[in-house]
Amino acid sequence: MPLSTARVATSSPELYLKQADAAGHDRATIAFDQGTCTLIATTDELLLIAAAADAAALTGVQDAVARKLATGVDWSTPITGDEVQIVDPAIEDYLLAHSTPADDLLRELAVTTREATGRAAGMQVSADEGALLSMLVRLSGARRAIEVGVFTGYSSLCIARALPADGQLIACDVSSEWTAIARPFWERAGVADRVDLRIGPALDTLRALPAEPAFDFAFIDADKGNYPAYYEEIVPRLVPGGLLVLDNVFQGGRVLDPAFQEANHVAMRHVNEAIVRDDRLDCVMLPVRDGVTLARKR
Ligand SMILES: C[S@@+](CC[C@H](N)C(=O)[O-])C[C@H]1O[C@@H](n2cnc3c(N)ncnc32)[C@H](O)[C@@H]1O
Repeated sequence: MPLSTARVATSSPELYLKQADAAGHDRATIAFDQGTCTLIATTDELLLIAAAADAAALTGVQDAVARKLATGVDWSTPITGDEVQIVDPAIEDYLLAHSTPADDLLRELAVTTREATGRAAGMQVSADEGALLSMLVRLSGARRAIEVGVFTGYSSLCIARALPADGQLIACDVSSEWTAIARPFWERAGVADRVDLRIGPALDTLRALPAEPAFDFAFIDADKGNYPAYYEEIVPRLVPGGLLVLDNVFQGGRVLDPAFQEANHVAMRHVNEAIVRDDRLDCVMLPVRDGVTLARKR
């Protein structure tokens, strides 16, 4: 149960940040032996988020925070990272109802994917995320795009359709079987000639590309353990102003919880930290589905 939150009502939250040696900041993370606590000052309260690898360590952090701030703290019942609710279902429903819906072709691809791949269909980007990808490609005026993780081609279709007629999408995946489902949908959408499908480990495909800025848009949605390597290969190949989009950056909330230490979680934390510190990029992380990061090359 390694996450817990608390709200301390106060008209002077900045005094607590001062006590935590973070004077002048409205947010700070304190590292203790057993874990961390983030302090966030708002106008009328101090929000605390404690995290530790297990329940005993979390109690240690909570006690240390109360001592450091010299105040009683009423902590929430601890939860694990995968119990964090990213977006309230009512909000999710409302935003779907107020976004342009997927068209017939995308809906048919979603149905075909479910029938053909069963549980694996959960890997497909959602209709709202697909719409976001199309919107971003159109807004950025991208002409050359690259995608890592095609599956049955839903996100590829959303990206390719938003490119101009002479645009190109290099689409990377290891699976001939899954991507074979995509091809007829790209054809029916009239974008098959824009999609250059490269079957093989995406890292090999990326490394074989010229190491110079050529892409206006990149989308990463494949094996999570390789995200740091994909990011390292793609950023130098983005033109200035080019946009990198990464999916699943929350890992279902597990990135927040130090108890989760599988390779995917470690890799995702690593890439999330690397991007926010990368002075080649400006980035914003969005609570869309399982978390989407937008990183624009300076
Ligand atoms: C989450 S799915 C992609 C979903 C897709 N973006 C969509 O909208 O339907 C991940 C894909 O990554 C592919 N993949 C996994 N490891 C890979 C690798 N090393 N290189 C290339 N593709 C890989 C899988 O075959 C799978 O199709």
